[in-house]
Amino acid sequence: MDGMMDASREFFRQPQEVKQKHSNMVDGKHFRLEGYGNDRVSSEDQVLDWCDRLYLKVEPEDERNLALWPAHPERFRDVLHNFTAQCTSVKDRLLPAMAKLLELEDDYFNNQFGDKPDTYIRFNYYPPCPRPDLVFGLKPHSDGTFISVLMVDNNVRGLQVLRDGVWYDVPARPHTLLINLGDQMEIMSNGIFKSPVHRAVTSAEEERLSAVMFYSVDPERDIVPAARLIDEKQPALYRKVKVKDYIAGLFQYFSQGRRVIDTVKI
Ligand SMILES: O=C(O)CCC(=O)C(=O)O
Ligand SMILES: [Fe+2]
Repeated sequence: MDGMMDASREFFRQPQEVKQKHSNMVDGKHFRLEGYGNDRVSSEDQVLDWCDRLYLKVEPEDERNLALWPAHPERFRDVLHNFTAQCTSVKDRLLPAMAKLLELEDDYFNNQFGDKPDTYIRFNYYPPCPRPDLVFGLKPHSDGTFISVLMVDNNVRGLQVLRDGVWYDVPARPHTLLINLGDQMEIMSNGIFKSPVHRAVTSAEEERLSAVMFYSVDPERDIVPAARLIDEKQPALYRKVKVKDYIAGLFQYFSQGRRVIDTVKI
């Protein structure tokens, strides 16, 4: 974990022109998901966040776009390869335990991923911000994923989670991975597991880094609440939705401060 944090810190601290070699703007004009830069800006009145990002597809392995993976520091690619394998192993061990809690077959959740699930990592770099009262590091949102594995800066706080209308600080504990359940999990568990709304706040004094591994179901698959969790007393709370369609709406809703999951609730 330290290796991944240090390598990404080194990447973000490089001069802008070095980072721009991995830019997410093709020809300086067209946004693409992968690469270094900012979130997509799709309208003039969009509220922007105080955050640089590096977004990379890590799985399936043969779909990695290595040209966008930082070449400096030199160890970055190896470290990310190993970090991905470790996070995936955490996810693979956690999901059977979660299925058991719902009295589903152990491999129920692992089997939902399908043949070609996409996994992306998002590195967030929040520089010190002169006016933390005016801007978020990342606006309130829930992750559109199945499950997200987060690594946050060892000592700098910033992540907050919303519960019953109150924002709570998530403590920054060294060498601790945080697991965040995403919207796909909320749908498949028929709302028993919730996908929490969270945000990152900025700090005037300290920079902060985080890295989030986004595990998502194969985009071609449909997701539905698990049949065993539905009966007359507890009907399905979410409609069937194709993962590709769900994900397509995520950014637009995020930028408007809305949630896609509200559109599939019955
Ligand atoms: O920086 C953080 O702690 C949270 C990042 C996050 O929520 C995200 O990238 O989806
Ligand atoms: Fe998030």
